[in-house]
Amino acid sequence: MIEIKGVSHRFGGIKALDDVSLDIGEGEFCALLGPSGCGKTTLLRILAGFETPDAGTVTLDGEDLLRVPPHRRPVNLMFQSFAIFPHMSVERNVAYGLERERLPRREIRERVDAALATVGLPTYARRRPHQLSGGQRQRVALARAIVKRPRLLLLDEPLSALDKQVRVKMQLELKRLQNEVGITFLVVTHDQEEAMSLADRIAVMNAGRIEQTDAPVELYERPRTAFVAGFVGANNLFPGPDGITAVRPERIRIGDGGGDGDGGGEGVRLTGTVVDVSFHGGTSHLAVRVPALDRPVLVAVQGPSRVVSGERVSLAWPPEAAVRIPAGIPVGPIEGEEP
Ligand SMILES: Nc1ncnc2c1ncn2[C@@H]1O[C@H](COP(=O)(O)OP(=O)(O)OP(=O)(O)O)[C@@H](O)[C@H]1O
Repeated sequence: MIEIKGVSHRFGGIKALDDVSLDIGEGEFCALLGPSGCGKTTLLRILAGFETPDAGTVTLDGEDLLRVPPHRRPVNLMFQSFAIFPHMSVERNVAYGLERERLPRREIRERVDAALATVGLPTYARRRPHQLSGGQRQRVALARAIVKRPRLLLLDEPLSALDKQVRVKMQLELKRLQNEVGITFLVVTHDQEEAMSLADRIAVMNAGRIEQTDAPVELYERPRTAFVAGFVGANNLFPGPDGITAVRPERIRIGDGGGDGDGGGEGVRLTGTVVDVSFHGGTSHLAVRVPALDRPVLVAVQGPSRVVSGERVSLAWPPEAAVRIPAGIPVGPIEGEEP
């Protein structure tokens, strides 16, 4: 449906987007995932028409979208700080865009009612925004976005203002809502868990470029660059002469320091000392210092850890747990690491 091809954009000396290409299918839930400043918002603003790229094309069903003025595009952008008018009731907030289009009163009424029902706020029509919780205000903003029936809905960090519990609940709702209304969604987030739980497909951005576009499981299991391997979920990255080997913390078996953590078979075996243990409810994370390596190996185990800091342990993983990332792919700094 939407085809973005070779889009580049500069702000003075900053290359905000560098040769970005992405196809989004009808009805798809797509996410742009990347660290702060990687160009996600700039790409959304280009799709919405608030910015014109220096190079590249964007088509909607084969037609040049860049020539269509913003207000004529079947595209709606919901901002990071979702602006709902504090002095208007919920229903007036939702009706606002339709009133500006001068639609018949009755149609407006029906569409507003339907939108409020879709977001689960049918009985809140008369309330003012200050009488709503953060999650409810978020739903009003969503109702306002879907009531105009865009083909493409762009959501910029839609859940970032909500606390964690509400956010997880709204993630489920957002998914259900997208299914129900059948609108194509493109959501921007810097939160990899959020992207994985929401999207059918994720485009991982780094320094103005898309490094990989894939389904969440593919990205997790087969990252193609070191950046993706480090950004999408925790990962151990072991540099080697012809590339990097990535091993997920949950694929590493831990045994006592007597060697043989995994009982025979092929694969890698190391011994080291536990330097940190943290409990996260369902899993525990361990950092194990291994003499030959310059940083601790991260290991995730189910439930509380049986080993404690200071213990010597053996680590092992089977060959299939190691994902090879070839050298030669330019990578940006990995989050949490000195560039
Ligand atoms: N209007 C502007 N003028 C100058 N530089 C800009 C402008 N807008 C964005 N930039 C720069 O372009 C780069 C990309 O910005 P963008 O807002 O697209 O990133 P982002 O990935 O959305 O970041 P965040 O997650 O922090 O919102 C950044 O380096 C930013 O400082």
